[in-house]
Amino acid sequence: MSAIARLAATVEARKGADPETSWTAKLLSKGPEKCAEKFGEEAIEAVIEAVKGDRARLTAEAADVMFHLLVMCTARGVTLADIEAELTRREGTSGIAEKAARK
Ligand SMILES: N=c1c2ncn([C@@H]3O[C@H](COP(=O)(O)OP(=O)(O)OP(=O)(O)O)[C@@H](O)[C@H]3O)c2ncn1[C@@H]1O[C@H](COP(=O)(O)O)[C@@H](O)[C@H]1O
Repeated sequence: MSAIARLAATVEARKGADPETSWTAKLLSKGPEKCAEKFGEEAIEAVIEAVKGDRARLTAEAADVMFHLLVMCTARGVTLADIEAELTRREGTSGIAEKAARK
């Protein structure tokens, strides 16, 4: 199992956990809007590091983004399997071809 799959399983399992001992449970207990806000903050922090160009700091921020993306999606009942199914559906279709088909 990949680290992301293990993390997704942990996040899912934290749904009913104690917010006093779990950051994930604490965030989930605040609702999907708060989870989305937190994801947005982390995404902006990653953008800043990408612009600055520090590889190690961008790696750390990207990991924060992945974690908070999973928490936000879990809060709305979207699973890693759902996301993977969508990615699989898109496999082999160039973004250029996909965009042209929408016009
Ligand atoms: N991957 C993560 C992970 N990434 C980031 N974070 C937490 O997300 C929080 C981010 O909140 P803040 O932005 O307030 O923290 P910050 O960026 O330090 O704040 P400032 O810089 O703004 O002061 C921090 O407390 C981080 O520790 C994470 N917390 C948990 N996980 C994973 O989730 C698992 C379950 O964690 P718990 O639910 O806490 O048991 C862990 O074992 C990890 O695998």
